[in-house]
Amino acid sequence: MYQNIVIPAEGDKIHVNDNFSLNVPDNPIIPFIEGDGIGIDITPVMRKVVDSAIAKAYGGTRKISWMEIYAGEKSTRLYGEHVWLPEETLQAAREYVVSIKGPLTTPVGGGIRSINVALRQQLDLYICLRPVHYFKGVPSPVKNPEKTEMVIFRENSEDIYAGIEWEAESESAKKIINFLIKDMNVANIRFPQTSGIGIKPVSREGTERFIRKAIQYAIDNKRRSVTLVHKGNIMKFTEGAFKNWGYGLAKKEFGAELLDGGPWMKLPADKGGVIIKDVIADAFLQQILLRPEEYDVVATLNLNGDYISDALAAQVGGIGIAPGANLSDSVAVFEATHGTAPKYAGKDQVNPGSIILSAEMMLRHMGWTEAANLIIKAMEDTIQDKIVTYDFARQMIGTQKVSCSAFGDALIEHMV
Ligand SMILES: NC(=O)C1=CN([C@@H]2O[C@H](COP(=O)(O)OP(=O)(O)OC[C@H]3O[C@@H](n4cnc5c(N)ncnc54)[C@H](OP(=O)(O)O)[C@@H]3O)[C@@H](O)[C@H]2O)C=CC1
Ligand SMILES: O=C(O)CCC(=O)C(=O)O
Ligand SMILES: [Mg+2]
Repeated sequence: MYQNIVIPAEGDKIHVNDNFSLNVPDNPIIPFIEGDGIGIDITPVMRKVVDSAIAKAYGGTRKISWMEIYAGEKSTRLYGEHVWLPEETLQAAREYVVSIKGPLTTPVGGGIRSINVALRQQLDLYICLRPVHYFKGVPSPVKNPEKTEMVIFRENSEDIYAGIEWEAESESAKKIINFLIKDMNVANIRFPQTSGIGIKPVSREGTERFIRKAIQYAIDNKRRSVTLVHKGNIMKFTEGAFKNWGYGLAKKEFGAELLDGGPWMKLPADKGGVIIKDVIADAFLQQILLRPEEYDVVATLNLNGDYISDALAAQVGGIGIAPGANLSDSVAVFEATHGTAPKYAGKDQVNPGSIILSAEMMLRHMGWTEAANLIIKAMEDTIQDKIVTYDFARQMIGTQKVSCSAFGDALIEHMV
């Protein structure tokens, strides 16, 4: 029994089989978190579009029973002012296996830590999968946006996101700094009296389980390459180790061999001959602008992945149209790349494209491919008809600028 979550009268749970495949009933219960800020605008539009696509694709034989679960500001109103991520929300996301969420606010500096990050860590959703695809007609700051066709694998459970940090001049920071100087012979903390300290854990286990999924994805989806993006020249035992463990795993588990003497590698022909390569993060950020066609699947650490997600989203039209999924071996929580965009909250103005495309990924994950295809086709056709929200309209000529909800309605009208 839940305290505030109301289980729909109709519908069944999705089940995970022993081999981690899903058993999806025709009427699954899907939990959703509305989200803070523009969550109130985009989440209802997403549900309406998804319901229409399913009705259209399956003529009433399949349907989602939506079940609201709570996190962020809405949760504090229901469960108490300090309850940002109730235990029953985590329990429902685990039990019902597949869910979707709107964005959640994280204050900068003090205050609560990120609810988004907490959700990923508590459910061990160690993969953040963010496809970057160009829809024809979308305004872009680059000359050939169609050349940017990548899938970002962002490690979601480690790195500086572990939240192990101490405020400058606190007793804890002093203790750590003393330990580093006295016991670890650290001599190069430039201003020890006033330094805050953060710790960046990156493990072999965490890296290997993550890179294994990225390589398998490349094989299954017939992709050309997996690029390990890191800053290993500076952070040798975290980001450098990530690269080394990645190459090591490609060799050990996938039979990769050195290409032209290395360090790049190639998988055997029966594994698609996928190239495994690496690039230092700063060089990567300039090369994605200059030669994006050289990159395909990109596997990187948590913080790099955060920056890269927004940068690549901008190249294909911005974070109004950037979807994503957080995945463990069994549980999946889908969510947009963008945040709560508070200045637009409740104005029915923003682009619901990111969360709708996240739902499209969710439908594909459930095996409801026909409904997912309808959403993609509707997105392509609506944008080509120049029916767009403000973010695209301000960069295009001759558009019909529509509201968030009207864009959703236009998608539904384009589902043919
Ligand atoms: N997964 C999550 O839940 C995430 C949560 N956050 C949180 O969100 C809050 C706000 O973060 P902030 O840094 O402002 O980043 P946001 O992504 O919320 O917004 C930044 C800008 O991106 C544009 N944008 C965002 N969403 C859309 C959309 N759907 N359609 C069109 N344009 C959009 C807007 O640009 P313009 O002003 O040019 O119109 C907006 O001002 C913070 O608390 C942050 O921690 C941030 C990222 C992810
Ligand atoms: O949790 C947050 O506030 C930010 C998360 C974020 O930027 C992301 O997931 O890309
Ligand atoms: Mg981000």
